[in-house]
Amino acid sequence: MNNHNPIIALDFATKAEVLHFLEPFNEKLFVKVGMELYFQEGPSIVTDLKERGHDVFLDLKLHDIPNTVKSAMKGLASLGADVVNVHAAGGLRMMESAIEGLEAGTPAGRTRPLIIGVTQLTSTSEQQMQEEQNIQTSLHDSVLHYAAISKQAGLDGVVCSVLEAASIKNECGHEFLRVTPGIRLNEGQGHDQIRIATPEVARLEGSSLIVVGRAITQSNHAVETYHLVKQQWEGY
Ligand SMILES: O=C(O)c1cc(=O)[nH]c(=O)n1[C@@H]1O[C@H](COP(=O)(O)O)[C@@H](O)[C@H]1O
Repeated sequence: MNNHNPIIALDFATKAEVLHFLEPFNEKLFVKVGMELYFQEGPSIVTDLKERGHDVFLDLKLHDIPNTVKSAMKGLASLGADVVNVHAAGGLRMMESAIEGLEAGTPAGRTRPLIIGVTQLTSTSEQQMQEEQNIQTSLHDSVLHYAAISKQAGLDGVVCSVLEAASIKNECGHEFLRVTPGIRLNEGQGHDQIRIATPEVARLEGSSLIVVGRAITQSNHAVETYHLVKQQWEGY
C-alpha cells in the first residue's frame, strides 16, 4: 500500500449499493470495508474491490481471546486487504497473536497486511469512558496508553481521533500510523461522532491517513466532495 488518499468508508449494506456509489469515480481509491458490508456480503467483497484496483482497509475490529483472533487473522490474511485492525483493549497478547495469525496466513511472496489497533472510538467522550468503562484517567492518556501497548505488541499504528494524533506521533514516532476517522468538512455535522476534525486540521495535527464516510457517501455530489476532502487533506 502506497496510497495516502483519504480512505472512503463504504458503509453500505450491499455490493450493489457499493458499485452504484463507485461508478462515477474514475480513479484508484482507498476504501474501507466495515462490519455492515462485510457481514452481509462476505469475503468476496474484499477480493472484488482489490481486483478493481482499490486499496482496502478491512475494518472488522477484532476483539477476542488470543487464539481466536490469531485463527481469524490467519483466514483474513488471504483476502489481500492492505490494512486490518483489532481493538487494543483486547490486550498485548491478543495483538501479538493477531500478527502471528496474519503472518501465518499471508500467501508466499506477498507482504502481510498492515495491522492497527483501535484505541478509544471517536464516538466516545471522556465522561462516557470514565463512567461506562470505569477508566479513571483522561481520554487523551487512555488513547496514548493504548497506542503504547499497540506499539509494544508490534502493530503498525493505531486508529485514534485527530485530537490525539500529534501526541502519538511524538510518543511513538512518525512511522507509527495515526489513522483518524471522525472527519467532517463542517464541524457542526458530527452525527454520532464526538471527537471530530476537518481534513485540514488532520493534516496539521499529523494524521497519517484519514477515514471519511458519510461526508462523502451521503453527499449529493460524492466525487466533488471526495476531491474537496482530498484537496484539504493534501493542502494544495
Ligand atoms: O476503525 C474505524 O475505522 C473507526 C474507528 C473509530 O474510532 N471511529 C470510526 O468512526 N471508525 C469508522 O470510521 C467510519 C467513520 O464514518 P463517518 O462518521 O461516516 O465518517 C465508520 O466506518 C466507522 O466504523
